[in-house]
Amino acid sequence: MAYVKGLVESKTLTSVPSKYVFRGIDAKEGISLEAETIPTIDFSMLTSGTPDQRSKVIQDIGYACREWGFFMVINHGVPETLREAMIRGGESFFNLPEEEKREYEGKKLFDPIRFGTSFNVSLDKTLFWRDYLKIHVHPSFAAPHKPHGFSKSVQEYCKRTREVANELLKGISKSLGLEESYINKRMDMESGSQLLVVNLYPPCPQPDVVMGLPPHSDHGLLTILMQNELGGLQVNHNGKWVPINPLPNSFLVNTGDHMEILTNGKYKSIIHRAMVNDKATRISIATAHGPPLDSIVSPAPELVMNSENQIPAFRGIKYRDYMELQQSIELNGKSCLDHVRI
Ligand SMILES: O=C(O)CCC(=O)C(=O)O
Ligand SMILES: [Fe+2]
Repeated sequence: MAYVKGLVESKTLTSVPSKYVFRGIDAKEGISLEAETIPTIDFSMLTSGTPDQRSKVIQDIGYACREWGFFMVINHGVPETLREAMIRGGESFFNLPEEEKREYEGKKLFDPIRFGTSFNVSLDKTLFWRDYLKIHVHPSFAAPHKPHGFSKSVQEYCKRTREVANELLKGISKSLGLEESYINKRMDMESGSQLLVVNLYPPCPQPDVVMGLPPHSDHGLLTILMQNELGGLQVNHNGKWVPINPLPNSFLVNTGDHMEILTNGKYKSIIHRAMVNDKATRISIATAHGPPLDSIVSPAPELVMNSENQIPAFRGIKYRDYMELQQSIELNGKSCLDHVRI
């Protein structure tokens, strides 16, 4: 398997190999020209605000989930040093000799640690300009033993982001008119699955003809994302691509397909894509938070009851099977979710 990083470093590339070229897509088309900004959520108001501040931020979360499915979280309490250690550690992992990384060249979706490129090389018609490291970090923890110290950072980072996700899920439950612990209990988040994804997007000589990641939605309930100093993420909002420029030290959070299933479509997953640049390597780190892999998720009865026609919009599906389904079809918008739509 050829990796993008190896390709970029093997010779002076002036153009992109044809298998990476997205035909018929103009990366500059459909970009929002309005100065739109995603909502910002002050996390500290959720955990230590006055009752008034807390109800205000719960309203903000409701608005962000309803209108965007994507928001920026500030004052989350995860130390900047830990975030930097993750970016540095991720970068050092990709800088390991090829044969050391190939130890993790995974074949199967649920291998604890998987190093790869594109999304599903055997299926992707056009390859994506990204290499990845994916690690299942919860409920069982795994991490590569190299680079030195990375495993410790991964463990701490994943614990902290899990705490942030669980607090946000409390706020989301409240914003839906449910009891604060509703989603955490129903989804058994204490044993929930957490997947860490480190994305590496090397510089590209023709950034406008490739995709780092094509338009897609994430499979879990929530994804928490951070990046190095380079932008590239775009969110589809009302049919336009909105480029995202996060504040320093903030997290980006988006609702995934399982949030859409659970809330019976009240909060929808959001389509986003990652673009690349010709200057430097972009790194992003995502943690996907979902229920235990063997739990079957279907729309919450309370939310079906208060929906317009009181009919479940999705059939129940095991989270594990959903992830397998996403891996077995082309990564393309919300096509996976369409398979479970009633
Ligand atoms: O690199 C990014 O900003 C987006 C990554 C992403 O969408 C993903 O890992 O699912
Ligand atoms: Fe994503």
